[in-house]
Amino acid sequence: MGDKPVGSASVGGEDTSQKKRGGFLGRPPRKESGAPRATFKQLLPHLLVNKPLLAGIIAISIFSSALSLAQPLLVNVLIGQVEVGTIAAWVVWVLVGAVVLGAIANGVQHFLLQRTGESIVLNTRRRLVAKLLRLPVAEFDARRTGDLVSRVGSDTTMLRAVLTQGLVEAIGGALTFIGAVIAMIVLDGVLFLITFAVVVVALLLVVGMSMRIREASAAAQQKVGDLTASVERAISSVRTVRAFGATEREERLVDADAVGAYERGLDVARISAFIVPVAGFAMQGALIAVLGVGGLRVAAGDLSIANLIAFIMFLFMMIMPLGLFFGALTAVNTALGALGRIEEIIAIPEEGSGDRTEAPLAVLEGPANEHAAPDAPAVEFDAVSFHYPENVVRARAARERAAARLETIRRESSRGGMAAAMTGAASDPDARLFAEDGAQARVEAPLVLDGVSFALRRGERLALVGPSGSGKSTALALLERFYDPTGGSIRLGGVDLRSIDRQQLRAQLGYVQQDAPILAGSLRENLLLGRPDADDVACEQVLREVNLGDVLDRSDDRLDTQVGESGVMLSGGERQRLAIARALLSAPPILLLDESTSALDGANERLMRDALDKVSEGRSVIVIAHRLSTVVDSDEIVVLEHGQVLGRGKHLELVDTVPLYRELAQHQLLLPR
Ligand SMILES: Nc1ncnc2c1ncn2[C@@H]1O[C@H](COP(=O)(O)OP(=O)(O)OP(=O)(O)O)[C@@H](O)[C@H]1O
Repeated sequence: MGDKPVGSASVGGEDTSQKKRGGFLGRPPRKESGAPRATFKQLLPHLLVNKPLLAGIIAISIFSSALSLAQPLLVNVLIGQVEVGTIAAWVVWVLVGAVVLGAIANGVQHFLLQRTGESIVLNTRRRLVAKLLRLPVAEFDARRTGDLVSRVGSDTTMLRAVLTQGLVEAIGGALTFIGAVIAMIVLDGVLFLITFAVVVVALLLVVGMSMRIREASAAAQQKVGDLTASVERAISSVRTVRAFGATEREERLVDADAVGAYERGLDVARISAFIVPVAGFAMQGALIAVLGVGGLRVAAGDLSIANLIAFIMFLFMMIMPLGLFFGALTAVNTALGALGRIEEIIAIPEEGSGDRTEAPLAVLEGPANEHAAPDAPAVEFDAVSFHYPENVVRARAARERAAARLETIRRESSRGGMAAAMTGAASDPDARLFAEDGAQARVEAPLVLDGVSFALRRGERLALVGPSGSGKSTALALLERFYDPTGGSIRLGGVDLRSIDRQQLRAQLGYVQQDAPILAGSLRENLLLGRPDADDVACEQVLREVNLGDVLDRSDDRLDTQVGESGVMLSGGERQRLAIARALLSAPPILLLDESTSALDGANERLMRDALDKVSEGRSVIVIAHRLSTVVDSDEIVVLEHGQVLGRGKHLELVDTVPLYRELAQHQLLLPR
């Protein structure tokens, strides 16, 4: 069936028509409360994902409505025949046939609706995941992972409810409603007017209330996002949480979010609790009116009993679709709240879609464009300045405030004031672990790199050193084009990064992040992430290159040796060398290595140095070094502080000329004090 992603055309790049239409198809309008909303027009393409099937379902629905409408007429005929004492068998058989066929049609329709609903969820999930995985890195820095996960997992399921909880049945029901109204007018116009007045009053009340459901359910979904984010955070740092004895505190923080989701869910329940009795009241009120007035009219001889019974059956048929309509209204409003959160992500331009390339894209073949500019350095930073975008800085600041708050809670609770501390955490907005939507205050985005210049010549090794926060990792992030410089330029093989296709650029770079993630699974699975088609010989060779031959020989499983969740079965040094091996397997001409900050023991440190020497052969390498011992013999060392270059040169030159470097060297026992 039609599993084609809805609107997939816009997934591949920025859809300018969306921008022009702004509030409607562009970034959905955002309420003050922070919960985004979608419009029905945005919902429609999701529902129409498989038009032929939907048309079939509607046809079945209309068919079963016609069957229902026929039933009172047949009953009317039957009563007429009973009154004169001659019952024709065909009337009974047709009536039974209509009831049985109606039941079968209902079953088929139910299954098809569920199936269509599931495929809507599938399509939306595909579209959302395709978008999520292509968002700029800045979006991940500014958002909570758990909240993004909940948009894929939970918000998408809300779209299914629109179909399965009444929209299509309401369309079929509309036919029943109109047919019943006409039949009732024909049977007794006076009785109809009385009944209709009761129903219209109830209808107006319900429509008014259901508008509020949209807002309430968007807020509820937002809370579910908060909850998922908290759970994700607690689970991903479970070791730290255990080590600090913080399980109960984390549990309470998650619980505060769970209670928030519960309370918003109750808001929705309160509104629907009003709608349900109103619908019941419409039914009962109309029935009482019909019985009272109808009884009088039968007594007066203005209405036959057969017609009164048929009228009452039609009354039920008129009101039943209203129930479906109310259900559909609630489901649509709930879905619009969820869709707003989905469309908020879909509307974000993908990484690279905002690029303006003045020069034609450079073709990089072989090691960093060696044919195009053989004399150009492999990498060149030219007066590069950079500050993080404001929303990223704000998110980071919120995270830091939350961390500080958690620390306070930890301290207070260890002094016995846990209850008081936790109450404060739940009610203080700062305790939101990552207030992406709430905190809109302006923040300063300081310069993280300020006029940084250096060059890595081909085949050489350059080290970036400097105190924590001096901007070393940021420099590598710019080289990977996770962000672009706000001033100056970076060149690869003489070509400005902004005129290189991102995929091509990244294929030239092997990037080993600080504390690079190791996946649960085998050595082989981890290595193949770098190059899926690598054979066992290549895998083993690259492991030996980074001095992991021991790990390989340790067990008969060899490449199938399991490394445990996040590589816990390996030492810190082994984990980092495995990450380097993974990067090397794709044979990148340039290796970027953000050395782990965690201390390595002497043996591991020596293995790391050897590995670095081996992998540097025939490669251009930039190493961020936290331990000078690993980089003293680099071709060039660049010393950074507060985003500025304090000095560049070889180890001994820097010891003489840069006091900060001398201090670092003394501190790390490379020099006598
Ligand atoms: N994603 C981010 N969002 C906002 N600010 C950031 C982000 N990443 C880093 N910073 C800030 O930029 C500055 C430089 O950080 P960076 O991580 O580049 O330093 P570093 O020298 O690599 O530090 P370390 O040695 O501790 O890894 C710091 O002030 C840091 O707070």
